[in-house]
Amino acid sequence: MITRLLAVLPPQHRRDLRRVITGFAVAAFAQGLAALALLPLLQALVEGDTGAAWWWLAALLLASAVFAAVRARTQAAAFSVGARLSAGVHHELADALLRLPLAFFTPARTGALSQVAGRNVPALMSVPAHLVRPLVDAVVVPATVVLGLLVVQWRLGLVALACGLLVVPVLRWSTRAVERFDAARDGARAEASSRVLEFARLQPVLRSTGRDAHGLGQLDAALVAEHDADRRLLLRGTPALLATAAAVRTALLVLLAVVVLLATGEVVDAVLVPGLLVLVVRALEPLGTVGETGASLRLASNALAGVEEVLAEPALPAPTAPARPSGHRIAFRDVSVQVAGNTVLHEVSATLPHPGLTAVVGPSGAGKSTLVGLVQRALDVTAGGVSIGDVDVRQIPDEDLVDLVSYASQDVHLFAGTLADNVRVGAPDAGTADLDRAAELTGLTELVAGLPQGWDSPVGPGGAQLSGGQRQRVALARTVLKPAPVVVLDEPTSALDGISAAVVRATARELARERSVLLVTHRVGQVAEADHVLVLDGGRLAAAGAPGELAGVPGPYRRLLDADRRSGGWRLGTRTRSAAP
Ligand SMILES: Nc1ncnc2c1ncn2[C@@H]1O[C@H](COP(=O)(O)OP(=O)(O)OP(=O)(O)O)[C@@H](O)[C@H]1O
Repeated sequence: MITRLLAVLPPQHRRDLRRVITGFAVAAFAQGLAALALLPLLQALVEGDTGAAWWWLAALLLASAVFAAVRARTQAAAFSVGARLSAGVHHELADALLRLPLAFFTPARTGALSQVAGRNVPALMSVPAHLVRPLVDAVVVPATVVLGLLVVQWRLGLVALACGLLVVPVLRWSTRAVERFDAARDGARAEASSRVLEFARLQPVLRSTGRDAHGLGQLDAALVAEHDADRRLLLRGTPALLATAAAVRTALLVLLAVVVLLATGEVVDAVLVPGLLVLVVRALEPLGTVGETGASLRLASNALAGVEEVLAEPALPAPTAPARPSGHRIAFRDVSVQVAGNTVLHEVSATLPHPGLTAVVGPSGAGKSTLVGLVQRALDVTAGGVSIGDVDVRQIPDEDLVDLVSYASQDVHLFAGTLADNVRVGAPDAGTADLDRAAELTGLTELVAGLPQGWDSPVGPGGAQLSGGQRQRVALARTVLKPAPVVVLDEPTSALDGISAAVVRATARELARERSVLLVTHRVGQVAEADHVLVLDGGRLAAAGAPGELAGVPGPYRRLLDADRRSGGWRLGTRTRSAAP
Protein backbone atom coordinates (compact mmCIF):
# COMPACT_ATOMS: atom_id res chain seq x y z
CA MET A 1 0.00 0.00 0.00
CA ILE A 2 2.76 2.44 0.99
CA THR A 3 4.77 1.46 -2.11
CA ARG A 4 1.71 2.03 -4.31
CA LEU A 5 1.10 5.40 -2.69
CA LEU A 6 4.74 6.43 -3.15
CA ALA A 7 4.41 5.53 -6.84
CA VAL A 8 1.53 7.95 -7.48
CA LEU A 9 3.00 10.85 -5.48
CA PRO A 10 5.02 13.74 -6.91
CA PRO A 11 8.72 13.65 -5.74
CA GLN A 12 8.34 16.32 -3.02
CA HIS A 13 5.47 14.46 -1.36
CA ARG A 14 7.31 11.17 -1.74
CA ARG A 15 10.17 12.63 0.31
CA ASP A 16 7.71 13.95 2.93
CA LEU A 17 6.09 10.53 3.31
CA ARG A 18 9.49 8.81 3.56
CA ARG A 19 10.45 11.27 6.32
CA VAL A 20 7.28 10.40 8.25
CA ILE A 21 7.98 6.68 7.88
CA THR A 22 11.58 7.19 9.06
CA GLY A 23 10.44 9.32 12.03
CA PHE A 24 7.97 6.67 13.21
CA ALA A 25 10.58 3.93 12.66
CA VAL A 26 13.11 5.80 14.84
CA ALA A 27 10.45 6.30 17.56
CA ALA A 28 9.46 2.60 17.40
CA PHE A 29 13.12 1.55 17.60
CA ALA A 30 13.62 3.76 20.68
CA GLN A 31 10.48 2.25 22.20
CA GLY A 32 11.88 -1.25 21.69
CA LEU A 33 15.23 -0.23 23.19
CA ALA A 34 13.53 1.31 26.24
CA ALA A 35 11.73 -1.99 26.86
CA LEU A 36 14.97 -3.94 26.39
CA ALA A 37 16.87 -1.71 28.86
CA LEU A 38 14.54 -3.01 31.58
CA LEU A 39 16.30 -6.41 31.66
CA PRO A 40 19.86 -5.26 32.45
CA LEU A 41 18.40 -2.68 34.85
CA LEU A 42 16.63 -5.43 36.84
CA GLN A 43 19.72 -7.63 36.65
CA ALA A 44 21.93 -4.83 38.01
CA LEU A 45 19.44 -4.09 40.82
CA VAL A 46 19.30 -7.77 41.82
CA GLU A 47 23.06 -8.05 41.78
CA GLY A 48 23.30 -4.84 43.85
CA ASP A 49 25.40 -3.15 41.20
CA THR A 50 24.08 0.37 41.79
CA GLY A 51 26.48 1.99 39.34
CA ALA A 52 25.35 -0.22 36.46
CA ALA A 53 21.71 0.20 37.56
CA TRP A 54 22.03 4.00 37.23
CA TRP A 55 23.55 3.63 33.77
CA TRP A 56 20.76 1.34 32.59
CA LEU A 57 18.14 3.58 34.15
CA ALA A 58 19.68 6.53 32.27
CA ALA A 59 19.65 4.46 29.04
CA LEU A 60 15.99 3.55 29.61
CA LEU A 61 15.05 7.19 30.27
CA LEU A 62 17.05 8.40 27.27
CA ALA A 63 15.38 5.86 24.93
CA SER A 64 11.97 6.80 26.35
CA ALA A 65 12.69 10.53 25.87
CA VAL A 66 13.84 9.95 22.29
CA PHE A 67 10.73 7.85 21.68
CA ALA A 68 8.40 10.52 23.12
CA ALA A 69 10.07 13.47 21.36
CA VAL A 70 10.44 11.82 17.93
CA ARG A 71 6.94 10.33 18.06
CA ALA A 72 5.34 13.69 19.00
CA ARG A 73 7.28 15.58 16.32
CA THR A 74 6.59 13.00 13.63
CA GLN A 75 2.91 12.74 14.52
CA ALA A 76 2.53 16.53 14.18
CA ALA A 77 4.41 16.45 10.86
CA ALA A 78 2.31 13.47 9.72
CA PHE A 79 -0.89 15.54 9.88
CA SER A 80 0.50 18.34 7.73
CA VAL A 81 2.13 15.84 5.35
CA GLY A 82 -1.32 14.19 5.05
CA ALA A 83 -2.90 17.50 4.07
CA ARG A 84 -0.09 18.32 1.61
CA LEU A 85 -0.20 14.81 0.18
CA SER A 86 -3.90 15.05 -0.55
CA ALA A 87 -3.28 18.41 -2.30
CA GLY A 88 -0.39 16.79 -4.24
CA VAL A 89 -2.55 13.89 -5.42
CA HIS A 90 -5.24 16.40 -6.47
CA HIS A 91 -2.61 18.15 -8.61
CA GLU A 92 -1.44 14.83 -10.10
CA LEU A 93 -5.06 14.04 -10.98
CA ALA A 94 -5.62 17.49 -12.48
CA ASP A 95 -2.46 17.13 -14.62
CA ALA A 96 -3.55 13.66 -15.73
CA LEU A 97 -7.04 14.94 -16.63
CA LEU A 98 -5.54 17.71 -18.77
CA ARG A 99 -3.68 15.09 -20.81
CA LEU A 100 -6.73 12.87 -21.35
CA PRO A 101 -8.76 13.01 -24.56
CA LEU A 102 -12.08 14.86 -24.22
CA ALA A 103 -13.87 11.67 -25.26
CA PHE A 104 -12.86 10.25 -21.86
CA PHE A 105 -15.25 12.62 -20.06
CA THR A 106 -18.53 10.75 -20.41
CA PRO A 107 -21.25 11.47 -17.79
CA ALA A 108 -20.53 8.13 -16.05
CA ARG A 109 -16.81 8.89 -15.91
CA THR A 110 -17.32 12.43 -14.58
CA GLY A 111 -19.54 10.95 -11.84
CA ALA A 112 -16.78 8.50 -10.91
CA LEU A 113 -14.19 11.30 -11.05
CA SER A 114 -16.14 13.43 -8.60
CA GLN A 115 -16.08 10.43 -6.22
CA VAL A 116 -12.30 10.01 -6.70
CA ALA A 117 -11.54 13.71 -6.19
CA GLY A 118 -14.12 14.34 -3.47
CA ARG A 119 -13.78 11.15 -1.40
CA ASN A 120 -10.82 9.01 -2.41
CA VAL A 121 -8.14 11.69 -2.36
CA PRO A 122 -9.13 13.10 1.08
CA ALA A 123 -9.21 9.47 2.37
CA LEU A 124 -5.51 9.15 1.43
CA MET A 125 -4.73 11.87 3.98
CA SER A 126 -5.29 9.28 6.71
CA VAL A 127 -2.32 7.22 5.49
CA PRO A 128 0.46 9.42 6.94
CA ALA A 129 -1.80 10.88 9.63
CA HIS A 130 -3.17 7.67 11.15
CA LEU A 131 -2.01 4.52 9.39
CA VAL A 132 1.77 4.72 8.98
CA ARG A 133 2.47 4.72 12.74
CA PRO A 134 0.66 1.48 13.68
CA LEU A 135 2.10 -0.25 10.59
CA VAL A 136 5.66 0.84 11.36
CA ASP A 137 5.19 -0.04 15.06
CA ALA A 138 3.97 -3.51 14.11
CA VAL A 139 7.22 -4.19 12.25
CA VAL A 140 9.93 -2.23 14.11
CA VAL A 141 8.97 -2.77 17.77
CA PRO A 142 8.72 -6.61 17.60
CA ALA A 143 11.86 -6.76 15.41
CA THR A 144 13.88 -4.65 17.91
CA VAL A 145 12.66 -6.67 20.88
CA VAL A 146 13.33 -10.02 19.18
CA LEU A 147 16.83 -8.92 18.13
CA GLY A 148 17.54 -7.73 21.70
CA LEU A 149 16.23 -10.99 23.15
CA LEU A 150 18.45 -13.01 20.79
CA VAL A 151 21.39 -11.17 22.35
CA VAL A 152 20.40 -11.23 26.03
CA GLN A 153 18.28 -14.40 26.20
CA TRP A 154 18.72 -16.32 22.98
CA ARG A 155 16.38 -19.20 23.84
CA LEU A 156 13.45 -16.86 24.41
CA GLY A 157 14.60 -14.82 21.39
CA LEU A 158 14.45 -17.88 19.14
CA VAL A 159 10.96 -18.81 20.37
CA ALA A 160 9.81 -15.20 19.87
CA LEU A 161 11.26 -15.22 16.35
CA ALA A 162 9.46 -18.49 15.57
CA CYS A 163 6.19 -17.08 16.96
CA GLY A 164 6.62 -13.95 14.83
CA LEU A 165 7.28 -16.03 11.72
CA LEU A 166 4.06 -17.96 12.37
CA VAL A 167 1.90 -14.91 13.21
CA VAL A 168 2.92 -12.85 10.15
CA PRO A 169 1.45 -15.23 7.50
CA VAL A 170 -1.79 -15.50 9.50
CA LEU A 171 -1.95 -11.69 9.61
CA ARG A 172 -1.35 -11.42 5.87
CA TRP A 173 -3.90 -14.11 5.05
CA SER A 174 -6.55 -12.56 7.27
CA THR A 175 -5.94 -9.01 5.93
CA ARG A 176 -6.20 -10.23 2.34
CA ALA A 177 -9.33 -12.26 3.03
CA VAL A 178 -11.08 -9.34 4.72
CA GLU A 179 -9.84 -6.96 1.98
CA ARG A 180 -11.39 -9.18 -0.68
CA PHE A 181 -14.80 -9.33 0.97
CA ASP A 182 -14.59 -5.67 1.95
CA ALA A 183 -13.84 -4.61 -1.65
CA ALA A 184 -16.83 -6.69 -2.83
CA ARG A 185 -18.98 -5.01 -0.16
CA ASP A 186 -17.73 -1.54 -1.22
CA GLY A 187 -18.61 -2.29 -4.86
CA ALA A 188 -22.09 -3.51 -3.88
CA ARG A 189 -22.60 -0.40 -1.70
CA ALA A 190 -21.54 1.97 -4.48
CA GLU A 191 -23.91 0.21 -6.90
CA ALA A 192 -26.78 0.34 -4.40
CA SER A 193 -26.29 4.05 -3.66
CA SER A 194 -26.11 4.97 -7.34
CA ARG A 195 -29.31 2.95 -7.92
CA VAL A 196 -31.02 4.82 -5.06
CA LEU A 197 -29.87 8.15 -6.57
CA GLU A 198 -31.06 7.04 -9.99
CA PHE A 199 -34.39 6.02 -8.47
CA ALA A 200 -34.71 9.49 -6.90
CA ARG A 201 -33.72 11.24 -10.15
CA LEU A 202 -36.18 9.15 -12.14
CA GLN A 203 -39.14 9.97 -9.91
CA PRO A 204 -40.81 12.26 -12.49
CA VAL A 205 -40.57 9.48 -15.12
CA LEU A 206 -41.59 6.71 -12.73
CA ARG A 207 -44.60 8.66 -11.50
CA SER A 208 -45.72 9.60 -14.97
CA THR A 209 -45.42 6.04 -16.25
CA GLY A 210 -46.64 4.28 -13.14
CA ARG A 211 -44.52 1.73 -11.27
CA ASP A 212 -41.45 1.07 -13.40
CA ALA A 213 -40.69 -2.60 -12.94
CA HIS A 214 -37.35 -2.29 -14.75
CA GLY A 215 -36.05 0.55 -12.57
CA LEU A 216 -37.38 -0.97 -9.37
CA GLY A 217 -36.00 -4.38 -10.34
CA GLN A 218 -32.49 -2.97 -10.68
CA LEU A 219 -32.78 -1.16 -7.35
CA ASP A 220 -34.04 -4.32 -5.63
CA ALA A 221 -31.24 -6.39 -7.13
CA ALA A 222 -28.63 -3.84 -6.00
CA LEU A 223 -30.02 -3.77 -2.45
CA VAL A 224 -30.11 -7.58 -2.28
CA ALA A 225 -26.52 -7.72 -3.60
CA GLU A 226 -25.44 -5.23 -0.92
CA HIS A 227 -27.11 -7.31 1.79
CA ASP A 228 -25.43 -10.48 0.47
CA ALA A 229 -22.03 -8.77 0.37
CA ASP A 230 -22.51 -7.58 3.98
CA ARG A 231 -23.37 -11.15 5.04
CA ARG A 232 -20.36 -12.61 3.24
CA LEU A 233 -18.08 -10.09 4.94
CA LEU A 234 -19.58 -10.96 8.31
CA LEU A 235 -19.57 -14.74 7.84
CA ARG A 236 -16.21 -15.14 6.15
CA GLY A 237 -14.33 -11.97 7.15
CA THR A 238 -15.00 -12.22 10.88
CA PRO A 239 -13.39 -15.69 11.21
CA ALA A 240 -10.32 -14.28 9.42
CA LEU A 241 -10.09 -11.42 11.93
CA LEU A 242 -10.63 -13.86 14.81
CA ALA A 243 -7.81 -16.02 13.42
CA THR A 244 -5.42 -13.03 13.72
CA ALA A 245 -6.45 -12.34 17.29
CA ALA A 246 -6.14 -16.05 18.11
CA ALA A 247 -2.67 -16.25 16.52
CA VAL A 248 -1.42 -13.20 18.51
CA ARG A 249 -2.87 -14.58 21.77
CA THR A 250 -1.42 -18.04 21.12
CA ALA A 251 2.00 -16.50 20.54
CA LEU A 252 1.60 -14.56 23.79
CA LEU A 253 0.69 -17.73 25.72
CA VAL A 254 3.59 -19.68 24.20
CA LEU A 255 6.06 -16.94 25.09
CA LEU A 256 4.67 -16.58 28.64
CA ALA A 257 4.95 -20.34 29.07
CA VAL A 258 8.55 -20.30 27.80
CA VAL A 259 9.39 -17.47 30.24
CA VAL A 260 7.93 -19.50 33.12
CA LEU A 261 9.74 -22.66 31.96
CA LEU A 262 13.03 -20.82 31.69
CA ALA A 263 12.51 -19.35 35.17
CA THR A 264 11.55 -22.67 36.78
CA GLY A 265 14.44 -24.40 35.02
CA GLU A 266 16.66 -21.67 36.48
CA VAL A 267 17.87 -20.78 32.99
CA VAL A 268 16.89 -17.19 33.77
CA ASP A 269 16.83 -15.41 37.09
CA ALA A 270 13.29 -15.28 38.54
CA VAL A 271 13.65 -11.54 39.16
CA LEU A 272 13.94 -11.05 35.40
CA VAL A 273 10.54 -12.62 34.81
CA PRO A 274 8.56 -9.32 35.15
CA GLY A 275 10.98 -7.66 32.70
CA LEU A 276 10.66 -10.52 30.22
CA LEU A 277 6.87 -10.46 30.51
CA VAL A 278 6.85 -6.72 29.78
CA LEU A 279 9.06 -7.33 26.74
CA VAL A 280 6.86 -10.10 25.38
CA VAL A 281 3.70 -8.04 25.80
CA ARG A 282 5.37 -4.96 24.29
CA ALA A 283 6.53 -6.96 21.25
CA LEU A 284 3.10 -8.42 20.54
CA GLU A 285 0.99 -5.36 21.36
CA PRO A 286 1.52 -3.57 17.98
CA LEU A 287 0.64 -6.77 16.09
CA GLY A 288 -2.70 -6.90 17.90
CA THR A 289 -3.56 -3.32 16.89
CA VAL A 290 -2.69 -3.93 13.21
CA GLY A 291 -6.00 -5.75 12.88
CA GLU A 292 -7.81 -2.59 14.06
CA THR A 293 -5.88 -0.49 11.53
CA GLY A 294 -6.94 -2.94 8.82
CA ALA A 295 -10.36 -1.36 8.16
CA SER A 296 -8.88 2.11 7.56
CA LEU A 297 -6.05 0.59 5.55
CA ARG A 298 -8.50 -1.20 3.30
CA LEU A 299 -10.49 2.00 2.84
CA ALA A 300 -7.32 3.89 1.90
CA SER A 301 -6.24 1.04 -0.37
CA ASN A 302 -9.55 1.07 -2.24
CA ALA A 303 -9.38 4.88 -2.41
CA LEU A 304 -5.89 4.63 -3.86
CA ALA A 305 -7.10 2.10 -6.44
CA GLY A 306 -9.61 4.70 -7.71
CA VAL A 307 -6.82 7.28 -8.08
CA GLU A 308 -4.51 4.76 -9.77
CA GLU A 309 -7.24 3.91 -12.27
CA VAL A 310 -7.52 7.53 -13.41
CA LEU A 311 -3.74 7.99 -13.54
CA ALA A 312 -3.42 4.82 -15.64
CA GLU A 313 -5.80 6.13 -18.35
CA PRO A 314 -3.85 6.50 -21.61
CA ALA A 315 -3.21 10.18 -22.31
CA LEU A 316 -3.21 11.78 -25.75
CA PRO A 317 0.28 11.27 -27.19
CA ALA A 318 2.36 14.47 -27.24
CA PRO A 319 3.53 15.75 -30.66
CA THR A 320 6.66 13.96 -31.88
CA ALA A 321 7.55 16.74 -34.35
CA PRO A 322 5.68 19.82 -33.08
CA ALA A 323 4.66 22.24 -35.82
CA ARG A 324 2.60 25.41 -36.09
CA PRO A 325 0.13 25.55 -39.01
CA SER A 326 0.56 28.49 -41.37
CA GLY A 327 -3.04 28.35 -42.71
CA HIS A 328 -6.34 27.13 -41.33
CA ARG A 329 -7.82 24.84 -43.97
CA ILE A 330 -9.13 21.62 -42.42
CA ALA A 331 -8.58 18.32 -44.21
CA PHE A 332 -9.59 14.77 -43.30
CA ARG A 333 -7.40 12.14 -44.98
CA ASP A 334 -8.66 8.53 -44.98
CA VAL A 335 -9.88 8.97 -41.43
CA SER A 336 -10.96 5.85 -39.55
CA VAL A 337 -11.86 5.87 -35.87
CA GLN A 338 -12.56 3.03 -33.49
CA VAL A 339 -14.37 3.61 -30.22
CA ALA A 340 -14.66 0.77 -27.70
CA GLY A 341 -13.69 -1.73 -30.41
CA ASN A 342 -16.29 -0.50 -32.96
CA THR A 343 -15.30 1.33 -36.11
CA VAL A 344 -17.43 4.50 -36.00
CA LEU A 345 -15.73 6.29 -38.93
CA HIS A 346 -14.55 4.50 -42.09
CA GLU A 347 -11.92 6.11 -44.34
CA VAL A 348 -13.46 9.58 -44.47
CA SER A 349 -11.62 12.05 -46.73
CA ALA A 350 -12.64 15.67 -47.25
CA THR A 351 -11.08 19.11 -47.61
CA LEU A 352 -13.13 21.95 -46.19
CA PRO A 353 -13.34 25.51 -47.46
CA HIS A 354 -11.47 28.20 -45.54
CA PRO A 355 -12.94 30.60 -44.77
CA GLY A 356 -16.30 28.95 -45.13
CA LEU A 357 -19.23 27.15 -43.54
CA THR A 358 -19.25 23.35 -43.71
CA ALA A 359 -22.36 21.55 -42.51
CA VAL A 360 -22.03 17.98 -41.29
CA VAL A 361 -25.33 16.12 -41.58
CA GLY A 362 -26.55 12.56 -41.33
CA PRO A 363 -28.79 10.32 -39.26
CA SER A 364 -28.30 9.88 -35.53
CA GLY A 365 -25.20 7.80 -34.76
CA ALA A 366 -23.69 8.46 -38.22
CA GLY A 367 -20.45 9.73 -36.65
CA LYS A 368 -20.94 13.51 -37.00
CA SER A 369 -19.80 14.45 -33.46
CA THR A 370 -16.91 12.01 -33.67
CA LEU A 371 -15.72 13.56 -36.95
CA VAL A 372 -15.80 17.18 -35.77
CA GLY A 373 -14.34 16.20 -32.38
CA LEU A 374 -11.19 15.03 -34.18
CA VAL A 375 -10.39 18.64 -35.13
CA GLN A 376 -9.74 19.59 -31.50
CA ARG A 377 -8.42 16.13 -30.54
CA ALA A 378 -11.40 15.17 -28.42
CA LEU A 379 -10.03 11.82 -29.52
CA ASP A 380 -7.41 10.72 -32.06
CA VAL A 381 -7.89 8.89 -35.34
CA THR A 382 -7.18 5.17 -35.46
CA ALA A 383 -5.94 5.50 -39.05
CA GLY A 384 -5.47 8.38 -41.48
CA GLY A 385 -5.09 11.96 -40.28
CA VAL A 386 -6.78 15.30 -39.66
CA SER A 387 -4.88 18.46 -40.49
CA ILE A 388 -5.27 22.19 -39.99
CA GLY A 389 -3.22 24.23 -42.42
CA ASP A 390 -1.46 21.06 -43.65
CA VAL A 391 -0.21 20.18 -40.14
CA ASP A 392 -1.58 17.00 -38.54
CA VAL A 393 -3.47 18.03 -35.40
CA ARG A 394 -1.43 15.42 -33.47
CA GLN A 395 1.68 17.49 -34.20
CA ILE A 396 0.19 20.80 -33.07
CA PRO A 397 1.19 21.60 -29.45
CA ASP A 398 -1.83 21.55 -27.08
CA GLU A 399 -1.67 25.26 -26.28
CA ASP A 400 -1.62 26.17 -29.99
CA LEU A 401 -4.52 23.83 -30.78
CA VAL A 402 -6.55 25.37 -27.96
CA ASP A 403 -5.99 28.80 -29.53
CA LEU A 404 -6.85 27.53 -33.01
CA VAL A 405 -10.21 25.88 -32.27
CA SER A 406 -13.33 27.24 -30.59
CA TYR A 407 -15.81 24.48 -29.80
CA ALA A 408 -19.42 24.34 -28.65
CA SER A 409 -20.60 20.82 -27.88
CA GLN A 410 -24.12 19.41 -27.65
CA ASP A 411 -23.76 19.37 -23.89
CA VAL A 412 -23.69 22.85 -22.45
CA HIS A 413 -21.31 23.43 -19.56
CA LEU A 414 -21.75 26.58 -17.50
CA PHE A 415 -20.19 27.21 -14.10
CA ALA A 416 -21.42 29.15 -11.09
CA GLY A 417 -20.37 32.72 -11.85
CA THR A 418 -21.76 35.67 -13.75
CA LEU A 419 -22.98 35.70 -17.32
CA ALA A 420 -19.85 37.66 -18.27
CA ASP A 421 -17.54 35.14 -16.50
CA ASN A 422 -19.10 32.32 -18.48
CA VAL A 423 -18.85 34.07 -21.83
CA ARG A 424 -15.32 35.39 -21.25
CA VAL A 425 -13.82 31.90 -20.66
CA GLY A 426 -12.22 31.75 -24.11
CA ALA A 427 -11.30 35.46 -24.26
CA PRO A 428 -10.52 36.69 -20.72
CA ASP A 429 -9.52 40.17 -21.93
CA ALA A 430 -12.70 40.81 -23.89
CA GLY A 431 -14.36 44.15 -23.05
CA THR A 432 -18.08 44.84 -22.65
CA ALA A 433 -18.36 45.95 -26.30
CA ASP A 434 -17.04 42.52 -27.38
CA LEU A 435 -19.49 40.81 -25.03
CA ASP A 436 -22.36 42.86 -26.47
CA ARG A 437 -21.32 41.91 -30.00
CA ALA A 438 -21.21 38.18 -29.05
CA ALA A 439 -24.66 38.59 -27.44
CA GLU A 440 -25.99 40.16 -30.62
CA LEU A 441 -24.67 37.27 -32.73
CA THR A 442 -26.23 34.64 -30.49
CA GLY A 443 -29.55 36.28 -29.61
CA LEU A 444 -28.56 37.01 -26.01
CA THR A 445 -29.03 40.81 -26.08
CA GLU A 446 -32.57 40.74 -24.79
CA LEU A 447 -31.71 38.41 -21.93
CA VAL A 448 -28.75 40.53 -20.79
CA ALA A 449 -30.78 43.75 -21.03
CA GLY A 450 -33.66 42.19 -19.07
CA LEU A 451 -31.55 41.14 -16.08
CA PRO A 452 -31.16 43.73 -13.29
CA GLN A 453 -27.39 43.16 -13.09
CA GLY A 454 -26.90 42.68 -16.84
CA TRP A 455 -23.64 40.88 -17.62
CA ASP A 456 -22.89 40.70 -13.88
CA SER A 457 -25.95 38.54 -13.16
CA PRO A 458 -25.11 35.21 -11.50
CA VAL A 459 -26.17 32.13 -13.49
CA GLY A 460 -26.14 29.68 -10.55
CA PRO A 461 -24.35 26.32 -10.36
CA GLY A 462 -24.28 24.78 -13.84
CA GLY A 463 -26.28 27.77 -15.10
CA ALA A 464 -29.33 26.56 -13.13
CA GLN A 465 -30.88 30.04 -13.08
CA LEU A 466 -31.19 30.04 -16.88
CA SER A 467 -33.47 28.07 -19.18
CA GLY A 468 -32.04 25.34 -21.42
CA GLY A 469 -32.16 27.60 -24.48
CA GLN A 470 -30.57 30.52 -22.59
CA ARG A 471 -27.77 28.25 -21.39
CA GLN A 472 -27.13 27.11 -24.95
CA ARG A 473 -26.95 30.72 -26.17
CA VAL A 474 -24.50 31.66 -23.39
CA ALA A 475 -22.30 28.71 -24.42
CA LEU A 476 -22.52 29.85 -28.04
CA ALA A 477 -21.62 33.43 -27.14
CA ARG A 478 -18.53 32.00 -25.42
CA THR A 479 -17.58 30.11 -28.58
CA VAL A 480 -18.19 33.12 -30.80
CA LEU A 481 -16.20 35.48 -28.57
CA LYS A 482 -13.08 33.35 -28.66
CA PRO A 483 -10.97 34.68 -31.53
CA ALA A 484 -10.16 31.24 -32.99
CA PRO A 485 -9.83 30.74 -36.77
CA VAL A 486 -11.65 27.38 -36.56
CA VAL A 487 -15.14 27.18 -35.02
CA VAL A 488 -16.89 23.88 -34.36
CA LEU A 489 -20.60 24.02 -33.51
CA ASP A 490 -22.01 20.60 -32.62
CA GLU A 491 -25.83 20.79 -32.67
CA PRO A 492 -25.80 24.39 -31.40
CA THR A 493 -29.54 24.93 -31.83
CA SER A 494 -30.95 21.74 -30.27
CA ALA A 495 -32.49 23.64 -27.32
CA LEU A 496 -33.48 26.77 -29.24
CA ASP A 497 -36.79 28.00 -30.61
CA GLY A 498 -37.09 28.62 -34.34
CA ILE A 499 -36.25 32.34 -34.18
CA SER A 500 -33.16 31.87 -31.95
CA ALA A 501 -32.02 28.97 -34.14
CA ALA A 502 -32.27 31.21 -37.20
CA VAL A 503 -30.12 33.84 -35.40
CA VAL A 504 -27.49 31.19 -34.66
CA ARG A 505 -27.47 29.97 -38.28
CA ALA A 506 -27.04 33.55 -39.46
CA THR A 507 -24.17 33.89 -36.97
CA ALA A 508 -22.50 30.75 -38.29
CA ARG A 509 -22.76 32.25 -41.78
CA GLU A 510 -21.33 35.55 -40.53
CA LEU A 511 -18.39 33.85 -38.75
CA ALA A 512 -17.67 31.85 -41.89
CA ARG A 513 -16.69 35.05 -43.72
CA GLU A 514 -13.31 34.89 -41.98
CA ARG A 515 -13.13 31.55 -40.20
CA SER A 516 -13.54 27.83 -40.90
CA VAL A 517 -16.89 26.93 -39.36
CA LEU A 518 -18.03 23.32 -38.93
CA LEU A 519 -21.71 23.00 -38.11
CA VAL A 520 -23.21 19.67 -37.07
CA THR A 521 -26.95 19.45 -37.41
CA HIS A 522 -29.80 17.00 -37.92
CA ARG A 523 -31.87 19.60 -39.74
CA VAL A 524 -30.73 19.23 -43.34
CA GLY A 525 -33.32 21.75 -44.48
CA GLN A 526 -31.52 24.43 -42.50
CA VAL A 527 -28.07 24.10 -44.05
CA ALA A 528 -28.84 25.62 -47.44
CA GLU A 529 -26.63 28.58 -46.54
CA ALA A 530 -23.57 26.35 -46.09
CA ASP A 531 -20.71 26.48 -48.58
CA HIS A 532 -20.11 22.77 -48.30
CA VAL A 533 -21.96 19.78 -46.88
CA LEU A 534 -20.60 16.45 -45.67
CA VAL A 535 -23.24 13.73 -45.49
CA LEU A 536 -22.30 10.90 -43.17
CA ASP A 537 -24.11 7.60 -42.99
CA GLY A 538 -23.03 4.66 -40.85
CA GLY A 539 -19.62 6.27 -40.31
CA ARG A 540 -18.94 6.63 -44.06
CA LEU A 541 -18.89 9.78 -46.16
CA ALA A 542 -22.02 9.20 -48.27
CA ALA A 543 -21.86 12.50 -50.17
CA ALA A 544 -20.05 15.84 -50.18
CA GLY A 545 -20.56 19.07 -52.08
CA ALA A 546 -22.45 22.36 -52.21
CA PRO A 547 -25.99 22.01 -50.83
CA GLY A 548 -27.55 23.26 -54.07
CA GLU A 549 -25.69 20.67 -56.12
CA LEU A 550 -26.47 17.84 -53.73
CA ALA A 551 -30.15 18.81 -53.57
CA GLY A 552 -30.36 18.68 -57.35
CA VAL A 553 -29.51 14.98 -57.69
CA PRO A 554 -31.05 11.88 -56.12
CA GLY A 555 -28.88 10.57 -53.31
CA PRO A 556 -28.41 10.52 -49.54
CA TYR A 557 -28.62 14.32 -49.18
CA ARG A 558 -31.91 14.46 -51.11
CA ARG A 559 -33.32 11.64 -48.96
CA LEU A 560 -32.38 13.50 -45.76
CA LEU A 561 -33.82 16.70 -47.21
CA ASP A 562 -37.10 15.00 -48.08
CA ALA A 563 -37.31 13.43 -44.63
CA ASP A 564 -36.61 16.80 -43.01
CA ARG A 565 -39.19 18.50 -45.21
CA ARG A 566 -41.77 15.90 -44.20
CA SER A 567 -40.98 16.58 -40.53
CA GLY A 568 -41.56 20.29 -41.06
CA GLY A 569 -38.01 21.51 -40.76
CA TRP A 570 -37.59 22.70 -44.35
CA ARG A 571 -36.38 26.22 -44.92
CA LEU A 572 -36.45 28.39 -48.05
CA GLY A 573 -33.46 29.34 -50.11
CA THR A 574 -30.62 27.22 -51.41
CA ARG A 575 -27.21 28.35 -52.52
CA THR A 576 -25.55 26.78 -55.45
CA ARG A 577 -22.06 27.92 -54.53
CA SER A 578 -19.51 25.29 -55.36
CA ALA A 579 -17.77 22.93 -52.94
CA ALA A 580 -14.46 23.39 -51.24
CA PRO A 581 -12.28 25.77 -53.15
N1 LIG B 1 -17.87 6.65 -25.81
C1 LIG B 1 -18.39 5.82 -26.72
N2 LIG B 1 -18.38 4.50 -26.51
C2 LIG B 1 -18.90 3.64 -27.44
N3 LIG B 1 -19.45 4.04 -28.60
C3 LIG B 1 -19.49 5.35 -28.84
C4 LIG B 1 -18.96 6.32 -27.92
N4 LIG B 1 -19.14 7.54 -28.47
C5 LIG B 1 -19.75 7.35 -29.65
N5 LIG B 1 -19.95 6.05 -29.88
C6 LIG B 1 -20.59 5.45 -31.06
O1 LIG B 1 -20.08 6.08 -32.20
C7 LIG B 1 -21.07 6.24 -33.17
C8 LIG B 1 -21.06 7.67 -33.67
O2 LIG B 1 -21.43 8.52 -32.60
P1 LIG B 1 -21.55 10.09 -32.83
O3 LIG B 1 -21.93 10.71 -31.53
O4 LIG B 1 -20.34 10.58 -33.51
O5 LIG B 1 -22.78 10.14 -33.84
P2 LIG B 1 -23.64 11.40 -34.26
O6 LIG B 1 -23.85 11.28 -35.72
O7 LIG B 1 -23.04 12.67 -33.77
O8 LIG B 1 -24.98 11.09 -33.48
P3 LIG B 1 -26.09 12.12 -32.93
O9 LIG B 1 -26.62 12.84 -34.13
O10 LIG B 1 -27.13 11.22 -32.34
O11 LIG B 1 -25.43 13.01 -31.94
C9 LIG B 1 -22.40 5.84 -32.53
O12 LIG B 1 -22.77 4.59 -33.04
C10 LIG B 1 -22.08 5.75 -31.05
O13 LIG B 1 -22.80 4.69 -30.49
